[in-house]
Amino acid sequence: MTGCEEPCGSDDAGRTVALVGAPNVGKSVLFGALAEQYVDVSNYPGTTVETTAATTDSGTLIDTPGVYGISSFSEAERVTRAVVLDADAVINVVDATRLDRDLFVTLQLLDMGIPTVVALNMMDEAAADGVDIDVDALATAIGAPVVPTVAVTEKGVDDLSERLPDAMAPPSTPVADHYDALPDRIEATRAERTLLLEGDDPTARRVDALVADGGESLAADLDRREQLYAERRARVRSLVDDVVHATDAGRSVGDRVGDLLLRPLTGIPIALALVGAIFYLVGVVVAQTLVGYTEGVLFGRYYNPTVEAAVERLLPAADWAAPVEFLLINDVLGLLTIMPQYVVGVLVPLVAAFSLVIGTLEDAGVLPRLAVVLDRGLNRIGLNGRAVVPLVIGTGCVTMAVITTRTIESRRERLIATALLGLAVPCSAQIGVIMGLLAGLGLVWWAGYLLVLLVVLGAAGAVLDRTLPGDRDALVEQLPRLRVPRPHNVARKTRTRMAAFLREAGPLFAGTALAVSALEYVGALDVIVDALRPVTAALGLPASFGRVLVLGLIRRDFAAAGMTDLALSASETFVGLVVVTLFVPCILTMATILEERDVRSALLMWLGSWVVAFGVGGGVAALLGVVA
Ligand SMILES: Nc1nc2c(ncn2[C@@H]2O[C@H](COP(=O)(O)OP(=O)(O)OP(=O)(O)O)[C@@H](O)[C@H]2O)c(=O)[nH]1
Ligand SMILES: [Mg+2]
Repeated sequence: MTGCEEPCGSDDAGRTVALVGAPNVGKSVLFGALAEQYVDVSNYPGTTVETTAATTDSGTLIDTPGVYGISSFSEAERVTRAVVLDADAVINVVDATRLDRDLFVTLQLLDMGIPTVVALNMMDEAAADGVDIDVDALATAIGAPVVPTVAVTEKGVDDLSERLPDAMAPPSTPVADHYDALPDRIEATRAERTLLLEGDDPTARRVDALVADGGESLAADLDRREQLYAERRARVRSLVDDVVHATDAGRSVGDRVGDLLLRPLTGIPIALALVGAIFYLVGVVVAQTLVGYTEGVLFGRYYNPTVEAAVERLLPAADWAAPVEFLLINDVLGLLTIMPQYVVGVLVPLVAAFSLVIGTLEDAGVLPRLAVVLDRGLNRIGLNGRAVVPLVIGTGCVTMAVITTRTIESRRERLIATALLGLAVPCSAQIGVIMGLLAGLGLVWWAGYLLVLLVVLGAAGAVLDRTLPGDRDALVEQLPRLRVPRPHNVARKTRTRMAAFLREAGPLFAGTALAVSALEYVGALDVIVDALRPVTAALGLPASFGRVLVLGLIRRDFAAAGMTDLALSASETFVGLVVVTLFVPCILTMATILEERDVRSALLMWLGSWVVAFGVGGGVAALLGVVA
């Protein structure tokens, strides 16, 4: 017998199968292996926040955000819950080294009667930990197939596809004892009954709507939820006792290194050393040597003069030709000259280099640990452990990171994380250019730059923490374990990010180039730059910095790239970079904030960043003696 309405596996084609499980257990790697389609994989919880679907030989396969239970507390959970309720079957991915945590979802799925196959993943790490799992006993005990896998080496993946048609749930589970507590007249599936008992709001509302002709609401009974969860946790404990046998309790090298990173005394020096190494690699090697070559030689000496000569020769001597020529090859932001020079000559090498570095750290699981150490050392800034991940992702792309705040349960912390991202977290493209500019000045300036950002982050976080109503959540960290980065994944990640960067920044920059050139042609840019003169003067910067600010309205990395052309002193460069970093979020980030939060918060964040950018910039300028 199975839990399916019709015999399972009779009609394989057209089935929808969802990969479901806790965060960071390997769902996305399995998705890649089963569907031969790459989705982002990182060694920290919360990488996947939206579903990805792929068509396979046996139907549709869906990758979902990681969850610790099928419920509706956070946005990620709501997304996964909806997919589970619609799926014909589920591949429940569990971390073999964390069965005590992960089998909760397994039992919940089976209680709901969802046809399930369990992928017992990370078997390599379980073996390394000296953990021995009786797979057959586990399958018998839960009443569903269990397939051991190592997703990263694709071990067991074929078995998993083969067992998929056998997905099943036992016809009845202990939760059925509680069904009596529900009113008789409701029309609900076994899955919905289970969720109703657990006080799931959306399910209650759907069923309430069906029985709108009076009667009691089915709204959450919190005591019963607690009782059901406790019973399920007890079942998990006894399962683990029965099927898991530890043969050797030694701690792995990864765990020991991980502990070093978490202790302030060792973690902070390691963090500083890492930041220095990254600075050297990206700022000195790539920004000076490589970009010096691409920008200075390739574009400056060969490409630009050739294109300028060609455009001048090809355009006829007609009236309309002058403005066209100006748009194409002017020195401010010519569409065919300075624009590609910034994007290809400056941004691409830097974004690629920094993506490689960040990708490697992501794959290793280093970043969340560093963030936690910093977070502790720097007073808490009103955020819990989960909010650290979006901030870390922000150093890749702030827009992506705003979407990732969906994994945070509390609205208050989502708001704080979004505000901090918009305010003071520079993205990879920007950090690349900034490191390039600062490398010319020396490591001390780089350290100073990071210090300013950390102070602003800390202060802004503290202010938001005080002013926003509500309590701070406890610092709950689900730290990933340290792993040796996989070059293959890092390369794929970097390639995907570069493609996304070019897709997004290319057209946006082309549009900006046209608009700015047109403004310059009619003399309007000078008017704007003039209007900004009091501001630039207050910062002790030349009026031409006004142009950088105009670019910054579109994207902060454009502004940073625009600074490479200004002849500024060391302190002026520093002030300029601080302003550019704290200035308004990129327009795509703004669009995302509007979509994810609300108009009021978005507007406040946008205006607030003007205030903070010029306030902090002015303060730094005064400290450095830039302003007379
Ligand atoms: N050693 C080992 N590592 C694995 C295995 N499967 C996945 N990983 C690693 O585990 C990490 C998480 O993998 P993902 O596929 O991103 O995990 P996920 O379940 O999609 O995570 P979220 O999207 O955050 O819910 C990555 O660093 C993978 O390389 C495995 O079987 N063995
Ligand atoms: Mg994932």
